[in-house]
Amino acid sequence: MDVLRQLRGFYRERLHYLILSIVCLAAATAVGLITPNLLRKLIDDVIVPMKFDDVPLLALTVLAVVCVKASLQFAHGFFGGRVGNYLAYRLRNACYEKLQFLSFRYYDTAKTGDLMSRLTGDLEAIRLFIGFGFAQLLNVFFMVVFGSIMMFSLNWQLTLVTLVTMPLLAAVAFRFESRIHPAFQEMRLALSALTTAVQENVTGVRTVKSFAREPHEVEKFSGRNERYKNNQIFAAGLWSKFFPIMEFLACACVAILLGVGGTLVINYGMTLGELVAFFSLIWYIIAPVWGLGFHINNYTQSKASGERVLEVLNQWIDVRDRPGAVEVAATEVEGNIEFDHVTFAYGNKLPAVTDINFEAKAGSVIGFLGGTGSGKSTIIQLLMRAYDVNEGSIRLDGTDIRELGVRSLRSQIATVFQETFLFSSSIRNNIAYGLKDVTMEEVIRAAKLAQAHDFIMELPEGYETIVGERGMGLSGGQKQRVAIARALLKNPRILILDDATSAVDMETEHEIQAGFQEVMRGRTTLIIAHRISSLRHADEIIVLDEGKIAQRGTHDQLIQVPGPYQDVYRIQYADYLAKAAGGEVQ
Ligand SMILES: Nc1ncnc2c1ncn2[C@@H]1O[C@H](COP(=O)(O)OP(=O)(O)OP(=O)(O)O)[C@@H](O)[C@H]1O
Repeated sequence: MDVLRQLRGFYRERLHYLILSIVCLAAATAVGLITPNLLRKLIDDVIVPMKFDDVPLLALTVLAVVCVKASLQFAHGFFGGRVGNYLAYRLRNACYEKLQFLSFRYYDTAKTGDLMSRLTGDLEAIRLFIGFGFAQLLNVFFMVVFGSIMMFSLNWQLTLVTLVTMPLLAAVAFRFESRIHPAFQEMRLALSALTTAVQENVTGVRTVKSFAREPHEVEKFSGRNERYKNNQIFAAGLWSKFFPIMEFLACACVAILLGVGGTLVINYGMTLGELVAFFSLIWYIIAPVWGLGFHINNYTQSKASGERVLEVLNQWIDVRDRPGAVEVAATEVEGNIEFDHVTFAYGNKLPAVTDINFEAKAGSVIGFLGGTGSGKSTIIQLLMRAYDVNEGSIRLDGTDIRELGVRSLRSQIATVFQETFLFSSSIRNNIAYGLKDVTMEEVIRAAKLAQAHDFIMELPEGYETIVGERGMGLSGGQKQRVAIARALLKNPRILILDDATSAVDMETEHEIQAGFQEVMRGRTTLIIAHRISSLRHADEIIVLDEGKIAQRGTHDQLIQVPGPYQDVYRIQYADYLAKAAGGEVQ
């Protein structure tokens, strides 16, 4: 019930609908009890004494009862649907909003397929339970209580004899539920694994095809599919045993009723009408007890679904604004960055960066060079507060970035990543992503600086061409140029280029950099690159090795001293150096 209590906040405004839905269902159940009484009346007061004049009145009463019951059931469905959908709507929005604010740490381990199934399947289970299942579960209670009271009032001895198999029915229903519930949980996990396989396969289709791994992928999917199928078969087996057992016990109950009740009628212990009313009432009790397993199972399933959804909603956001966080405006930021003895480790792993010290003065360019996994991207992530440092501090214009509002800090920074993500929208919207009131002239200017304008104009619909998932594909270099245009349009105080020009050829890189020179004047730029040509003009180049600063200095200083920078330089400029040695280069 704790889950339901936590979910209550999401439907509190529509609580009256939930109450109305329950009241209407309970009223429909109560009204339904009139029918067995009318049957009794028909037999005892009309048919047996042969007073057929009362038939039209009785028939009209039955019609009225049926109409009232149907109206109440309609109202139950109407109000239940309202509250269920309202809750699902609010939960969906809340989950999506939460996903926007969850920290990078969460996404490091999150699985897309699993998140999708929480936002779809689990939410649907909650919607159905709050909208209908909850009222139905309460209704089981109402039916059993109302029906028993009615039966006791007719003949308490017969009631006790007839209901003797009821505890057995309830026990079977509970036992069934205790076995089907884990099966359902397992089924949900299996379905989640299945969705993840499909999602990963579609996203990584290029990798799969380039490695000719289609048979392996088919086999992997088939394994998960089999797990899901086996779960379904197991659950179906349980269901197939459940129904005959329940039917047998219910029929035993009816047989006892007919045997004992029939004897009582013969011996004038009760009237025929009472026996018929009893017969109709017994189903009034058997049906809900029969469905008890289903309703409880529905409850436990939606409880499990509720837990999974709440797990997302209650997820701790480790990078968040501190109380009194300072909101910085772009006009106030100069762009002085200081890393002061910064050490950081991902989770329990060894530190990714250790004791990093550097200062990037406003408007300067700092380059980072280092082998794979040497910690270059981690430094950038820390500056963006994707994670908070473990030791030391990072300052922007003298203020520790943990004292700044996360959004206002990030809005001062534009990053061009190694891998570019384009939304399924027009090129124009992709360049202007996250910015309001941007004119077409500004978009074109940014695209021109990023050397993207020409290829965009060659596309079928120019800037209005749809790219991304449902649009046309762009080459890696073209995507990167769109991303660079996006960053330039943002006009940030701090620009980060995380291997941003790795996918373009040397010539385009040169052209893009020429564009950068102009736009980045007066802004602090951090460049991560594997090519020396990308960062040779930096004011300071920091060479990283296994998360530590191995060398630092300007290009001219670093090529003079033996060390990793000189090694990389020699490899990348081998032709140039050979020509220089041969006297071809002046
Ligand atoms: N999200 C993460 N979770 C756990 N460990 C990570 C994560 N990101 C990076 N690491 C680890 O941190 C270390 C530094 O990685 P980082 O990405 O900063 O290197 P890099 O120098 O940018 O490498 P590359 O040039 O290949 O991009 C590596 O050992 C890497 O495995």
